[in-house]
Amino acid sequence: MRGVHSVAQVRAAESDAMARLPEGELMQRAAHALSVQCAALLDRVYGAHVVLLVGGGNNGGDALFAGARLAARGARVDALLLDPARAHADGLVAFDRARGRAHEADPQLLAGADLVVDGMFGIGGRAGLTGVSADLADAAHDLLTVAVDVPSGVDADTGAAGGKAVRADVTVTFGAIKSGTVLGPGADLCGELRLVDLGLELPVTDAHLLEAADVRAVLPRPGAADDKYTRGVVGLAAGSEQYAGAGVLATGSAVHGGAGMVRYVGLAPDPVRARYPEVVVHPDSRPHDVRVQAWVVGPGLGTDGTAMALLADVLSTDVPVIADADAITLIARTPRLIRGRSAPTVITPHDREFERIAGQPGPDRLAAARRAARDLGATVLLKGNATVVAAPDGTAYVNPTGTPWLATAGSGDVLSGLIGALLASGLRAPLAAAAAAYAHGVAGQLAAADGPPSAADVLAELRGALGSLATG
Ligand SMILES: NC(=O)C1=CN([C@@H]2O[C@H](COP(=O)(O)OP(=O)(O)OC[C@H]3O[C@@H](n4cnc5c(N)ncnc54)[C@H](O)[C@@H]3O)[C@@H](O)[C@H]2O)[C@@H](O)CC1
Ligand SMILES: Nc1ncnc2c1ncn2[C@@H]1O[C@H](COP(=O)(O)OP(=O)(O)O)[C@@H](O)[C@H]1O
Ligand SMILES: [K+]
Repeated sequence: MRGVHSVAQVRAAESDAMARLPEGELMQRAAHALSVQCAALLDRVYGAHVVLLVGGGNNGGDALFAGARLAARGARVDALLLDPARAHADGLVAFDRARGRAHEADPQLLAGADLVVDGMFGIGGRAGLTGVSADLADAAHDLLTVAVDVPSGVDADTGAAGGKAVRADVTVTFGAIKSGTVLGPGADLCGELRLVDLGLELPVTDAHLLEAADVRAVLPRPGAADDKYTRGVVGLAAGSEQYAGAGVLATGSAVHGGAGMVRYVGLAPDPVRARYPEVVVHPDSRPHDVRVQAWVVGPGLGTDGTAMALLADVLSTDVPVIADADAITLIARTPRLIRGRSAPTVITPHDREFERIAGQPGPDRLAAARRAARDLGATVLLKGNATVVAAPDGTAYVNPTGTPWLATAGSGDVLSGLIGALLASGLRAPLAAAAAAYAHGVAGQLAAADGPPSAADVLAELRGALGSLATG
């Protein structure tokens, strides 16, 4: 897991470090690392044409010092100054000395650049670019672009990008992973994120970016002494006559997700039985009377009285529950159903479901998920590009895997079934949700490699994804 930090935490760590180090040392470390990364991206530094986009803050200072280093190695370096009067004074002197050429910002000067270095705005940046900074971002769009610390136009805390922002191929980020580089649109706009160690002393953080090794460490693996019950039994209260497919997909995902046994009490038993003969179907039982280690409730359940009765029954048990889709709509009407539970509850809303249960998520998705988790006393998995998982105690995970191709009907049902399987194996709820999001994202990527995937295609790749994650 990699720690993710807020801008306030990074600024505090930077000012501590500046108090310890000679003046300008941090910026020199940043600029050195930046120039090394830029050089590695160029076939040859000597003779390459590099264009710096330089803002009036320290981000522009980093770009100027790095540009000076590249110019000293024989690159032709032009700096386009957004606000010449405010450009970093020492940086400009170093750049001049190295025979870099400074200009007023003009998008035409980007033509033919081998590399663009975006030093317009860093952690002091606001979401969205306008005027000449937006024109420069447009002109850089098809050119190889390295963002300094954070792509300009991205809010370094939330990843929000407003209207226009720089789209980087590589982002060289300093000292810590800022939350805005892994969340929301920021996660995409960064391209490949490369973290440079500046020697900052960062506080312990409760926000984490998941890595494959974290998932490998928690995926259940049966031992010699296990049987189907000790591995964990999942119960499914999903699917209805009208939405039978959701029940089938969620059940299939629980089957392939590593549960020892799957029991089904939903309203579409026949298609489930036909598709998954290994599932034990209990057509006339109340969930309360069926022994499982975790419940999946909601996909395709409907929102009528029968669905509500099933949901209430599931939530009255003392085992972990993952509630999705129609269950979220029903819980939004009666939140006390989950607030008082003794066992963990996970909810997995997309934005519209989140709005029903906790109001609009807004641009700060990490804060929104944490707020809802604390308020509901449940683990909240807020879906989207860079899914966020927040626990009631504030611990949060950001998932880096996945593809926009996962935005297809039924793919959420596959996620719910997998969370259920991991909960039944005994994983703590926030980790079960986060590990499932990671594996689901990998399955989505594998499925999308063969062409536009359906949810059934994602499900078909789940075993492969779990297998490759387990073996590393
Ligand atoms: N503090 C430190 O010790 C270090 C800082 N470093 C660099 O310094 C950067 C932060 O520098 P600053 O605090 O000077 O902030 P920035 O360089 O991010 O610039 C902020 C300025 O730009 C303006 N601005 C921000 N977003 C805008 C937008 N979208 N449209 C128009 N104007 C906008 C703001 O009003 C503010 O005046 C870091 O990201 C990093 O690149 C590095 O040199 C490492 C050391
Ligand atoms: N733009 C996107 N980029 C990446 N993943 C996305 C995007 N939009 C949605 N997803 C993912 O696709 C899945 C869709 O789930 P959901 O909306 O519940 O679908 P359904 O209800 O049809 O099953 C979630 O895992 C979500 O994180
Ligand atoms: K930048």
